Amino acid sequence: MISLDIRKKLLGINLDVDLEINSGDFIALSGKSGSGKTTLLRILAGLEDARGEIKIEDEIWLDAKVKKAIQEREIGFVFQDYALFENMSVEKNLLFVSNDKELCEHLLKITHMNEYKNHLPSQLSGGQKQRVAICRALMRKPKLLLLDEPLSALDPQTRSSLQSELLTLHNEFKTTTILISHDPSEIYKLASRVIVLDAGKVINDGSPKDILLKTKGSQKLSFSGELLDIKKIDVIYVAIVAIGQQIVEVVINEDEVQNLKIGDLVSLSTKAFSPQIRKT
Ligand SMILES: Nc1ncnc2c1ncn2[C@@H]1O[C@H](COP(=O)(O)OP(=O)(O)OP(=O)(O)O)[C@@H](O)[C@H]1O
Repeated sequence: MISLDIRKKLLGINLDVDLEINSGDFIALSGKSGSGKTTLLRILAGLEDARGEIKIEDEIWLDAKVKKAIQEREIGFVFQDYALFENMSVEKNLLFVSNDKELCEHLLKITHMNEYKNHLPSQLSGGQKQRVAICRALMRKPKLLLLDEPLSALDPQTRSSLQSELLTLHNEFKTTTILISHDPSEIYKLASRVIVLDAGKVINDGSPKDILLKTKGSQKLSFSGELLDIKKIDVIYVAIVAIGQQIVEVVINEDEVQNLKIGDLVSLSTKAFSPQIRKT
C-alpha cells in the first residue's frame, strides 16, 4: 500500500492530494494542463519539496521529520525525453543502475532490444530509446514506477507496441506504476484505476470504464475508431471502441462478435435515431 497526503502551494493553484494506492496497481494520472500532475510525480520522486506524508508500505519517504533523498527512494522514473547516458551502450546504460546481467538480458528480450545491446543511444530510434529508458528504470526493481507521458512523442504504431510491452512488463514485475497520460485508449489498455486532477485536487477517481465511457444518446453519424475490447454482460455482448479522444460502448450481436477482433479498425453509425446536440 502507498499512501500520500501532499500539499504544496504552486503558481495559481494549491496542490492538495490525499490518496491510497494498492501495491501492484497501474494508475493513470490525467487532467488538464497545469493541474499539477508532473509536480505530484516530482514530489513522489523527491525532486521537489512539499508538506505532508508519503508512505510506501512500512517505509516513510516524507513526513514532518523525514525527507528521503532521491537516491534513497526506490523509484524508477521515465520522462518524455529519453535522458540516457549518450556515451554508454544500451547494455551499459542498464548495468550502470544495477550489475544484474540476467535481469538486463531479460528486460532487453521482452522489449525486443537484445540485438541492439551494443548500440549507442544516438544509433537508436525514439521508440527504441524509450524502451531502453523503461528497462533502465526497472533495473533497480523499484517499488514505484513513475512515467511522465513517456510515449507521447512517438508515432501511433510505435506507441501501441510500447503500450503492449509496458503491459507485459507490468504483468511480470507487478511494479506499482503511475502513468501521466491524456490518451483514453492508452489509459483503457494499461490502467486499472484512473485519477483525474483539476487545479491541484482529485476530481475523479475510478476504473477506466467508469471514468472514460461517455454514452449519452446516440448519433446518426458515422465515426471510425479502434475496437479495444468485447465484453459479455449476461446475455449481451458489448464492444468498447475508441473514437478520437473518447471511448464508447456499443451492444453487438453474436455474429458481429465472430467477425471482430480486438485492434480492428471499425466504423460506428446508427440509422434508427436522429442525432442529438447537447451543450456540455
Ligand atoms: N516548483 C514550482 N513552484 C511553483 N509553481 C510551480 C512549480 N512547478 C510547477 N508549478 C506550477 O504548478 C502548476 C502545475 O504544473 P504541472 O507541471 O505540475 O502541471 P501538469 O498537470 O503536469 O501540466 P502539463 O499537462 O501541461 O504537463 C502550473 O501552474 C505550474 O506553473
